[in-house]
Amino acid sequence: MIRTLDDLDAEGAAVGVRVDINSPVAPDGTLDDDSRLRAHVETLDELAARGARVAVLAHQGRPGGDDFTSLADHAERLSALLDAPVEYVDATFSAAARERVRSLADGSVLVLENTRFYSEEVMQFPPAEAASTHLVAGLAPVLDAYVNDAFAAAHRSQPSIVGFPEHLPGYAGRVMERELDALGDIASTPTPRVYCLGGAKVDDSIGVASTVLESGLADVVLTAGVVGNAFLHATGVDLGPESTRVLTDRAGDRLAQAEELLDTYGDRLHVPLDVAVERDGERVEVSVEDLPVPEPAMDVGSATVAAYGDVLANAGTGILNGPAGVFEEERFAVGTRGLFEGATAADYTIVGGGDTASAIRRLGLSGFDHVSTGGGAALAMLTGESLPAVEALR
Ligand SMILES: Nc1ncnc2c1ncn2[C@@H]1O[C@H](COP(=O)(O)OP(=O)(O)OP(=O)(O)O)[C@@H](O)[C@H]1O
Ligand SMILES: O=C(O)[C@H](O)COP(=O)(O)O
Repeated sequence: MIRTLDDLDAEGAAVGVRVDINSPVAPDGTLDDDSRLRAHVETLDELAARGARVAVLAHQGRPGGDDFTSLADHAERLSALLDAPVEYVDATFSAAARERVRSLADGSVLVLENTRFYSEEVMQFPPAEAASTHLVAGLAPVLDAYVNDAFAAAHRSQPSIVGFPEHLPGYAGRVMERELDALGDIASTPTPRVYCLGGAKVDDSIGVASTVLESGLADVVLTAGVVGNAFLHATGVDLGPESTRVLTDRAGDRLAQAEELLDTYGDRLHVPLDVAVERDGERVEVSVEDLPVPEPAMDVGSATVAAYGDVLANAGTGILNGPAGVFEEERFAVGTRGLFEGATAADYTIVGGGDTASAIRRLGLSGFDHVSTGGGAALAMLTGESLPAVEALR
């Protein structure tokens, strides 16, 4: 049984709220998309309106990445989105941060600094150990309650996700509650169930394909994006040097597993029929028989969209994660648009992923039964795994 905001006595309470506002960042360091911030408005405004003193905990990017930035811009955006007053402090659990939490007025919100600026937060721990990390042990004494609304990070057993409920009463926020309701019982959704795995996290997606094919949760797996290129490569097709470099980098040591999956489940595991490349500034579609080409494959082509569309139109449930191409460039958004529009023909459609959500917004796509804020977390649930964040709240 998980407690929700309905069970929380918010008036005057200092509430640590873990959100997932990890977002695409523009080259100048500002936020490129605020979909994930919008998703948490309901929880944060509700708590503030009920008189809580809200301390927001969140991460952005991973150490070493271009998107590993401060949360100053996130706080500014939140200030525009929320009814409640929003402050920001460039500290997470130091004396300065604790003092700001203590002096927060009822009904106001304080955004603490990127949790991943602290090394323990990029490690994973069992809850009891997470509870004694510097971040959690430092901050917990100034909090009365902990709310986890960070569904998109719920598959990480990191201190700010699993440590606080060891010290404080823990509650699910509104995003977490909705996601668990929508994704909690995948095995009872209508069949045939078709998973379409795109995007760039090839190693994760090979693992997902393996689990859902083996367990029978998936009747069919369609592959697109870099994931599709990797499976195409695993069938023995040479895509050319640029695509091969990208897919090999992204697959880690899992390419051999992709080959095994094709051997075992070939008829249920579909690879692209064509790809799109940039040639003389134009989108050019190349069918698989005409590969290799020197240019990188940036999208799936229209034959793939049509073939996958037929499969999705006959699906009971369509589950889509990750864009089919580099949707950030209009000419390579064609596959993502076609595939996601086609998926709405399934009886029930679930889409998930950080970049997927921004693709949906940017391309103005709609008609899905559930748009999950989570990528890896949604996939973990959709493969029947339990989530550390949820176990910690239990
Ligand atoms: N063929 C391709 N070549 C290079 N990049 C691609 C290709 N297809 C998709 N991408 C990139 O993949 C990225 C998104 O992949 P990703 O796996 O992160 O999806 P996601 O929806 O964010 O899922 P998650 O939330 O799990 O991260 C986009 O930035 C897109 O440009
Ligand atoms: O974007 C995501 O999937 C979540 O914010 C988790 O981020 P991570 O994959 O860097 O842990």
